[in-house]
Parts: sequence; structure tokens; C-alpha cells
Amino acid sequence: MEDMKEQRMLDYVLENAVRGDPQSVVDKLDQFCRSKEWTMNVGDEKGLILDKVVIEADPSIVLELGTYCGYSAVRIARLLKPGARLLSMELNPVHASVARKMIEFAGVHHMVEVLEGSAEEFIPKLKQTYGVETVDFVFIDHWKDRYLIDTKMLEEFRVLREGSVLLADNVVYPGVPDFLQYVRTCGRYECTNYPSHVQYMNQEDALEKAVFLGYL
Ligand SMILES: Cc1ncccc1-c1cc(O)c2nc[nH]c(=O)c2c1
Ligand SMILES: [Mg+2]
Repeated sequence: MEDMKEQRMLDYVLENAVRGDPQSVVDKLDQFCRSKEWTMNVGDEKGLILDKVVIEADPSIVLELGTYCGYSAVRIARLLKPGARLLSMELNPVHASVARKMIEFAGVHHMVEVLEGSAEEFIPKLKQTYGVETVDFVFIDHWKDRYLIDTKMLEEFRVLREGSVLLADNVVYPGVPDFLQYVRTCGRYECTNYPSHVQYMNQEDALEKAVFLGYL
């Protein structure tokens, strides 16, 4: 396989971060993206907002839609309590492979599982295959055209419970207007917007938190 940007980013972490130290992996990923090549990790600025929302939620079961190279999986897992689990879904097999190595190097592989495939495929299986009754936190960061469909699927399969926290990246850029309109107007979510910037750039972006109020 040709040497892809994602492979170069993984190699940089393996050479420069500290094995078993998730913070050092996060720091070296940000350093790579600022000094070598831009990649679509959620990044350090939006990452601090993600940290605060995760700490506040203190979740036991986390879903992530869109693993990419594992930056946010490592960033979230480093904040989870013992026994908590993160299931992260990634459609792209090359990214999933890079992410698994990143997560293992960071030493959080005992709490993070990367599911290779689409959210559409895995959400219906969460209960019988992964023993997940409901989830406490969902980080949505995959593809703008899937945010709304997959959120409705989480509702349809009763994966959410009163108080489940959805946190969506890129609600300004690239933008997910249909998802925003839905969570802000359907009556089943309490929404908060967190203005920020596209990772490692000056372009405006934002995160949106949507707390599920129940199957009204
Ligand atoms: C790729 C890109 N170019 C310019 C500006 C933003 C992006 C960008 C940023 C992200 O955080 C993304 N997250 C998930 N999925 C994406 O496709 C994605 C794309
Ligand atoms: Mg993103």
C-alpha cells in the first residue's frame, strides 16, 4: 500500500510519543498536524470542548461514529473511568487499521473497540452482539450526510436513554444543517452550541451538544 498521510501520522506517533501514554499520543498527533500535514482529527481546540463534555457526562458506554485514525477515541478513552467502554465505528478499512494501532500504542485498547463497517450496520446489533442496552455518550464525527439518519436510527433501536449526550463535530463546517434543524426542533433534545474552529485552521466551526430528553 502506498505510504498514505495516515500511515505517516501513525509512524510519527510510534516514533515520538510514549507507549501507554494517551496524552502523549494526542499531543504528538496535534504536533504532526500543525508541523507536518493537516488531517481531520477533531484537534486540540475542539478537543478541549470534547474533554469538558465527556468529563461532565462521565459515561460508562460511549459510541463514536467515525474513528478515522483514533485521535478522538484516545482522547475520550483517557478520561473514562475503569470499566467504561468505547465502541468506535469506522467504514474505511485502512483508517480502521491505523486507528487500531494508534489505540493499542496509547494503551487504551482494553476499553476501546473499533468496529469496521457502517453505523447503519452496527447500531441494530448493539444489543445482541455487543451487550449494549443503552449508551451514555455518542460522539458523531463521521460523514455529514449520515448524521441525521444515524441519529434517527439510535432512537429507532432505543439505544438512547433519558440524559444520553450526543456531541456532533463539524456542525458549521463542513456543516450538517438537516441534523441541526432536527435536534433543535423535534422536541426530544436539549441543545447547546460550542463555537470553535476547524482543526488546526482559522475557519469557523462548532460542536453541538444534544441531550436526549426521552421518547416523548
Ligand atoms: C476534510 C475537511 N476539509 C476541510 C475542512 C474540514 C474538513 C473535515 C473536518 C472534519 O472534522 C471532519 N470530520 C469528519 N468527517 C469529515 O469528513 C471531516 C472533514
Ligand atoms: Mg470532524
